[in-house]
This record gives sequence, C-alpha cells and structure tokens, in this order.
Amino acid sequence: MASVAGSALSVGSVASYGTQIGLGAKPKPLHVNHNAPKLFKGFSGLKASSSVFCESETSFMGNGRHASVWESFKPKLGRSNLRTKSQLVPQASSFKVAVLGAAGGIGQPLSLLIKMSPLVSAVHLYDVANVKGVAADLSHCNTPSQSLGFTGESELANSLKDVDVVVIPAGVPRKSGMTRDDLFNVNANIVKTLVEAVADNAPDAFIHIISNPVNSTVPLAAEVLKQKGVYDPKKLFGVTTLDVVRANTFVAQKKNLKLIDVDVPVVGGHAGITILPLLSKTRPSVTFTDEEAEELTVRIQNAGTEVVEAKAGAGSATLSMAYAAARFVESSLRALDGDGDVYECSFVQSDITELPFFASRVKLSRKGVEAVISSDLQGLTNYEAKALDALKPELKASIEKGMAFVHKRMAAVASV
Ligand SMILES: NC(=O)C1=CN([C@@H]2O[C@H](COP(=O)(O)OP(=O)(O)OC[C@H]3O[C@@H](n4cnc5c(N)ncnc54)[C@H](O)[C@@H]3O)[C@@H](O)[C@H]2O)C=CC1
Ligand SMILES: O=C([O-])CC(=O)C(=O)O
Repeated sequence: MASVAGSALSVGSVASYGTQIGLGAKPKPLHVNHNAPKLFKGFSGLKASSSVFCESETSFMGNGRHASVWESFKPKLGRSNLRTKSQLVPQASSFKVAVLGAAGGIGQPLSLLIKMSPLVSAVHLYDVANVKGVAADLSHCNTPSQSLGFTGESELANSLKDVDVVVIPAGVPRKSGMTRDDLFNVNANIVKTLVEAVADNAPDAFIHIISNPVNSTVPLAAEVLKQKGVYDPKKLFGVTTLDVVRANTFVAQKKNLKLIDVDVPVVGGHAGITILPLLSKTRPSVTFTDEEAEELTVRIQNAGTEVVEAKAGAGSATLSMAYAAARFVESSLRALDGDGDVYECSFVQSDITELPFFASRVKLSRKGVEAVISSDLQGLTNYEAKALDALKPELKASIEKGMAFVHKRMAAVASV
C-alpha cells in the first residue's frame, strides 16, 4: 500500500464514541488526539503529498510552472517530511476506484480529481451513457493512474472488478421547484440496480452513495446488500461532505477566518432541515449571535437549492460536489492505507440517536467506520437541540421510504 506519514484532521479533546457494532452498543470513551498538528487540511486529504510519485522529474501536474496548483492542495509539511527525488518511486500498491455515473455533471470532474490522487492506481468510469470518450480524454493526463471506461449493463460487472471504493453519483439531478425527495422514484431504481451489481462483484468495497435523496438511497442500499447477504454497515456511506465543505466556506466568510482552519461538523441527513450544522462545535472555537447562527444554518440547509436556482434548469451542484466527493474518497483511501487518524462526516448506520441512520463525524479505518462520534451531540445550543428534534420525523420517514422500496420489491417478486 502507498505509505503516508504525519497526522491529519483532529476532533474534540476527549470524545466519546458509540461503536458501530450493532444498534444499542454502549458508547465507548476514547481519547482523541486533538493536539495532533493539522498537517493536512484542504481539498483532497492528500495528507502525505510526499507519497506522490512522478513519471518524470516534473510534478504530475506538469512542469514547474504549474506546481503552484498542486502546492495549494498539499498539506503544510515541514521540509523534514518531504521525500527526496530518489524516494519518488512507484508505490508497491495502491487503490482502484469505480465511479458509477461517470459521464455526468459530477462524475466527470470527480473522475478527474480521483485520477489525480497519488493513492489511486486505476479509476474505472461506468455509465449507461457513452463514457468511453470521457475515459479516453482522462487517460491522456500524465498522472500515474489508469482510467478505463465501461458502458452499458454488460460492462458493469467488469467495471467493479477488484475495486476498493465504489462511488455512485448516477441518477437524475433536481430542477427548480423540486425537492430531493422528488427524485426518489427514478433514482431508487438506479441505485438498487447498481448496488446489486456491487454486491455481486465488489462485496468488500467501500460504497459511497451520492445519488439523491441520500436520506432514502442509503437505507435502500443497505436493504439491497442485506438481501444479497453482504451488508457490512461499516462500509456503506452517504456522502454528506458537501454540507461540511459549504459550512466551512460560509463560516469562514462570515467570521473572517482563514478558510483552511475552519471545521464545522454537520449532522442529521442531506435534505433541507435534516442538514444540521453544529456551529457551536466549530473549530477553531468561534461565537455566533443567535441571528448569525440562524442565518448560517438556513443558508447551509438551502445551499443546494441556491445552486439549483442559479443554474436555472441546468441541474444541481456538480463541481463543488465533485470536490467534496473527491475529499471523501481520499479520506477513505487514507483509512484503507492504514492511517489511523481519519475523520469525516457521513450518513451511516448509527446508534447515536434513535434513528437507524444518521450523519455525524465518523472515524474511518481499514474496516470502514471504526467509530461514530457521539460527543458532537452533547452540549448543543438551544437552537441546535430544537433543530435536532425537528429534523427527526422527516429523516425517519425518508429512511423508512428507502427501506420500504426494497421490501415492496421483494414482496412483489415473492408473490409472482
Ligand atoms: N450527495 C450530495 O451532496 C449531492 C448529490 N447530488 C445528486 O447526484 C446525482 C447526479 O447528479 P449529476 O451528476 O448532476 O447528474 P447528471 O445527470 O449530470 O449525471 C448523472 C449520470 O448518471 C448516469 N446514469 C443514469 N442512470 C444510470 C445507471 N443506471 N447506471 C449508470 N449511470 C447512470 C447518466 O447517464 C448521467 O451520466 C443526482 O441524483 C443529484 O441529486 C448532487 C449534488 C450533491
Ligand atoms: O440540491 C441538490 O439537489 C443537490 C444536492 O444534494 C446539493 O447540492 O446539496
């Protein structure tokens, strides 16, 4: 595996974790290294930029003139952490990632960002639409990983062969006036079909679900995997990273903070009021007036709609989503690579509330979710506590809708 060094994101000083082993497991107090230096912050989770290997003496971004672009993605490593040129050798092994829905608005830039990762040896692009051109285009980028295109149902199984992470942005995006739930009927079928194929061909892979409504498609995916006998709750993730990315951006702007330092946990789900930024848990510690807290919360909750309306019929967020999804992929690969200090927010099976799925910070490891962080839900402001109560009925209904979709299909098949 590609080796990485240094440490990355850190969370609360002494956090209590609910383990993911079954619902109702007792929270386990753990010490979390909050004092670890934030060596890596920013886009990609490219915690150890030193593990990048180059085909030539130029950086994979091209020649020295473009190095500044790559520099901006890199963690702030001390010189002692930088490898010498002689150490810039191909990694013994690295990871394969499949993107299902790779010809789309999210899929294309996401595939590019994944191809730029030093932890990736191959990116498999699958779509029902013609994706071979996208893969050919991408294959000309002189980054070390391969890009391969797969089109149509007959090539789906091959696209999943030997992959470590499967990212699913396949499905329709919403237009002005629609809710994410309005996408359910179309996207539920797409996600079901794709997750069935993942179960058959890559049962051990991490699965990242982007397709909306995430609050329903993730529980749906869990039921599909259960039905196939391969459900591992630690490896199924709803991608809510964009909510964190937005919260970090908006808070930094509002409070004039250095963007790279800001980290806001966002919990709940990924639609409207189910998106709950915990501004009181912002790092670095910062205070908000009640008006500021409400204004920021509402903006973060409506940020998807802000983009949908600005795009005026041309779909929803794609570039920021690709950026956020690439960060989540990179974090997953770092965890798979053995980094013991990787935390992200994600919508996962959880026991930190009475709901079976909930977005919160999770600690990632080689096995997937190692711990769900419950401490973020302690010591909430009144505003946050009320918002948490208010989101639960909607989130519960969305979760049940996703599960019921699979159960109804199973019942229909059984009755034939
Ligand atoms: N989780 C999140 O934070 C976010 C989720 N989304 C969601 O991501 C999804 C995709 O959005 P866009 O990329 O903008 O849409 P898009 O329409 O540009 O791309 C979707 C792609 O999926 C492909 N596709 C459809 N059915 C497929 C199937 N059965 N197998 C493989 N590929 C299939 C299409 O051919 C298309 O290339 C939407 O559901 C959207 O709501 C969007 C932004 C943020
Ligand atoms: O708003 C949408 O439909 C897409 C999405 O999930 C987001 O941008 O957060």
